[in-house]
Amino acid sequence: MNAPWQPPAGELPAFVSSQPTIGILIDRVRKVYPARKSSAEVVALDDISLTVPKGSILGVIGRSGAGKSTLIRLINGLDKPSSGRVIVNGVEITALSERDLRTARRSIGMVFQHFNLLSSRTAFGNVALPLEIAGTPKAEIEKRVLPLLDMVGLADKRDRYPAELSGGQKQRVGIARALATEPSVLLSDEATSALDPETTDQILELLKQINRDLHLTILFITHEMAVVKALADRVAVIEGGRIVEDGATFDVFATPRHEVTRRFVSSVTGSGAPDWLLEKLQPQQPPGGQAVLRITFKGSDANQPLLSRVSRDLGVNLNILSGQVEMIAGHPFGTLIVSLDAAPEVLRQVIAQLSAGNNLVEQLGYVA
Ligand SMILES: Nc1ncnc2c1ncn2[C@@H]1O[C@H](COP(=O)(O)OP(=O)(O)OP(=O)(O)O)[C@@H](O)[C@H]1O
Repeated sequence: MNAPWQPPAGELPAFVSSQPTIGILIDRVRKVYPARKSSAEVVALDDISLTVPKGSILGVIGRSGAGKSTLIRLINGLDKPSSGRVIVNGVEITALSERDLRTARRSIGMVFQHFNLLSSRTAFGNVALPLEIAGTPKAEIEKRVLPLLDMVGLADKRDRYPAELSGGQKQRVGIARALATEPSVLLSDEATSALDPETTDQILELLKQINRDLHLTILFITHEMAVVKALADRVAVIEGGRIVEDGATFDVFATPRHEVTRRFVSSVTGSGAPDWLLEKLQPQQPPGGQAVLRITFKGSDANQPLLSRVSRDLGVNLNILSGQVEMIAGHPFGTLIVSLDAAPEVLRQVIAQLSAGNNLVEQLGYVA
């Protein structure tokens, strides 16, 4: 996959504002919260640059306090950066007056973790609210809201109040409301964090369908790599207010470079060694000990019978200790941890053969 277009270093040229292929451009954004009496200043975002191509889905993942919510608030104009610019579909959000911001926000839909529905309004009333605020005529509101409720699978719940809906149904109302003003960009703030795993999958599927059908640009923030895996075309990892790694989702999963990314990735791919193995691992070979290797298969190689070939060619027994194969961004991705008893020279040959193609082989240590 090609790298997304990046603005050249230095001053942002005027043509950027009219780049037709960019949904969201975050250009060297910094956000500093000033010191208070009892607390020092906080650099919440430190020189962040990101590009989200139109119609694509970017996942921003980070631990608590990394700066995710701050980033979302700067994109929808609820807060201003200390420096840098945010451009959404050619409009420089960071340069707008309050009045113009209110209009610009209609092109930016927001989905929240806790749904933020009005309890006194029905599903219909909640979805209609942004249109009422925008002054849309009543007949037009009805014409827009009903297809949206239909799209999110809630046509039969139009007269239900939030208290009568499940968490997943409330989030569906939240998504329909976010789409009411026909935005070109959707921002999602931990949209599935309050939902159970099955409902999470359904909501992620709905967001994917909306992205496909409406060609909507989506930027979501999360602290869960499973959500990134299911939804994102590209991922940016944020830590301490900085983007420490970004790239196509498969590439970041297959070759995580930063320690924080590795931890996120191993939480969902099983590429981390199981606890029982970590407890037994030793850096030096004990008498009669076996070497432990982790093999990461990427792309089509994940399906090849590589282990039996190596075992046959080099006359070694490979014991599988843990592993799994799954699909990430449409590509097979597998991790296997094996142990083997082999002389150093044979071990070198095993590693060389297993590393053929696009595989990554790491020696984790030894077990007795
Ligand atoms: N209004 C504020 N005033 C001062 N500091 C703030 C303010 N809002 C956020 N911060 C600080 O900025 C940093 C980033 O916070 P932010 O809420 O963006 O993180 P986050 O990644 O969204 O975390 P979480 O996942 O816990 O919501 C934190 O150190 C936080 O304490």
